[in-house]
Amino acid sequence: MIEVDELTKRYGPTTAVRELSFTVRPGHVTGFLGPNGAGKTTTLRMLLGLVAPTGGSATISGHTFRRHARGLRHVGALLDANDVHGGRTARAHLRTLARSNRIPASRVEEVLAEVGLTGAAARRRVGGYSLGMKQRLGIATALLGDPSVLLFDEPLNGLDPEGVLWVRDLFRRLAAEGRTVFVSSHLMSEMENTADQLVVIGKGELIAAESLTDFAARGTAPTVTVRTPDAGALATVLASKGAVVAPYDEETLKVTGVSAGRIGELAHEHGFLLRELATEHASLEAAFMELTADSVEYPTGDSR
Ligand SMILES: Nc1ncnc2c1ncn2[C@@H]1O[C@H](COP(=O)(O)OP(=O)(O)OP(=O)(O)O)[C@@H](O)[C@H]1O
Repeated sequence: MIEVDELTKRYGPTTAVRELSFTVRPGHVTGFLGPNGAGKTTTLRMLLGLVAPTGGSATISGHTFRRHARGLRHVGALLDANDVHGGRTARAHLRTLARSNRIPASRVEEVLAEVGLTGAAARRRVGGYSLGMKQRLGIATALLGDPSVLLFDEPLNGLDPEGVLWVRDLFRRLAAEGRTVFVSSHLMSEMENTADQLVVIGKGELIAAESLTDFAARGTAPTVTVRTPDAGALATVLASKGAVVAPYDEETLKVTGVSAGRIGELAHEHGFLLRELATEHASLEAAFMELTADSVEYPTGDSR
């Protein structure tokens, strides 16, 4: 369990994180979302004891993280895939870490196999790795101590589509094993099929901490598309029942405020022929854009 309580970090005049509180439970993949500069990396660094909070606390399993306590065996993290000695091979890098954390060398081979860095790839110097390969090595490093809590900062960056699918599958498997998996991203599209819980922040403050499903429901209300030869007459009936009706074309209405089921009943009662009745569910992307619109650091013209 990760617990962040009234966490604040100030850098001079900049407040990177402001009175942030949330919990991340085991057994789930929790996405940590926010626009660029929202304070995700700063929060993760405070959780890992790399940055001291100005106020509040960030604990993992009830304790503040101390790098040398149980270290990699308790918490595995990938913060910056480029933060690795370029002159070493992946295997040498992992073996050094394993030795200093009293992890058997056999575990190095297991994690190399887990992330697909086997054969020639494991023997190559990391300096020649693509970003995607470095991400795989970073994930292997996080997994090395078989930890119960895993933190990943933008782990999907630089991965090809096959790599993205692989990471999603891995994260879900790790969560299914009962681990706490906390994954940051500034893209909702990356989290949509990866996480089942979300913590969303903007300008260092909490916007939402809930399931993906609940988050999606916060977006624009679902719109129902209705197609009928008597669009005008049906619009009148629907409006009298409190629906907001927007004519789309001669036969089509876009309706909010009344469910598709209710529209079907009303059409039946009043003898309308329906050629189409479809609900367009609010997209997660739309909910994310709407809720974070005020906290985007460098908004473009049409995002507000
Ligand atoms: N060491 C630092 N000194 C001064 N300001 C900092 C420092 N680290 C972060 N900041 C500022 O704090 C804010 C939050 O930054 P942070 O990197 O935590 O955001 P983020 O959500 O991880 O963004 P991104 O998605 O761009 O990585 C930003 O305004 C950033 O400029």
